[in-house]
Amino acid sequence: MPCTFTPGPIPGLVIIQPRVFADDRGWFMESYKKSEFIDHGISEDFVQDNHSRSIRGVLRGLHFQRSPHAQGKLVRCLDGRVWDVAVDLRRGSPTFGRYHGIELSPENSTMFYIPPGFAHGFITLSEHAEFVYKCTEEYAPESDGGVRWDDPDLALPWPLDQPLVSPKDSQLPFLADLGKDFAL
Ligand SMILES: Cc1cn([C@H]2C[C@H](O)[C@@H](COP(=O)(O)OP(=O)(O)O[C@H]3O[C@@H](C)C(=O)[C@@H](O)[C@H]3O)O2)c(=O)[nH]c1=O
Repeated sequence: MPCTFTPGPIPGLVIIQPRVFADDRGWFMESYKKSEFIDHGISEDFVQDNHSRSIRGVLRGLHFQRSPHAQGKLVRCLDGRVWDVAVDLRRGSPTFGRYHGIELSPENSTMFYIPPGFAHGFITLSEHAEFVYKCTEEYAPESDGGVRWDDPDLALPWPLDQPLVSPKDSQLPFLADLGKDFAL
């Protein structure tokens, strides 16, 4: 079985450890195999692949798309190191507002599956980071949304101070501004 699938501490999150076959040439791994993911409860179709490069200190997030374009994401870091975080914003979830953070790098080969209904972000810990992810829905700017990275209610333990945040992300609302009935 090439990959190990470990449920995260919040239901729906999955930490995936591919089996890496190293030899004199380098290494090989399966980064996505549909049948195996389905066997482990990840049955959505992935319809878009994204790739970004960031410099040290760049923080992207916290982002989500609203229904009917809510995205599940299968994320990994191809170069450098990031701290990646998913925040549960699912309606009715007993773990609403809770987060799980994880370091991703080519050294640990770890992949992280984040289902629809979570906000997602990451910060670059190394000089550069190349970040790739598969999404279960296409980009739909009209459904784009997010929450401020430094939301006091979420109190995320970002591992770097004074991150570089885009103008768009620094104007995202706090969770409390979205109203008490807000959920994805
Ligand atoms: C996400 C996205 C952006 N774009 C465009 C819009 C904009 O002009 C430019 C940069 O977009 P952003 O600043 O939103 O890129 P970025 O901050 O990297 O956005 C990403 O952040 C991480 C944390 C996620 O979880 C992703 O789902 C996505 O929201 O790229 C697309 O054309 N397609 C896409 O799928």
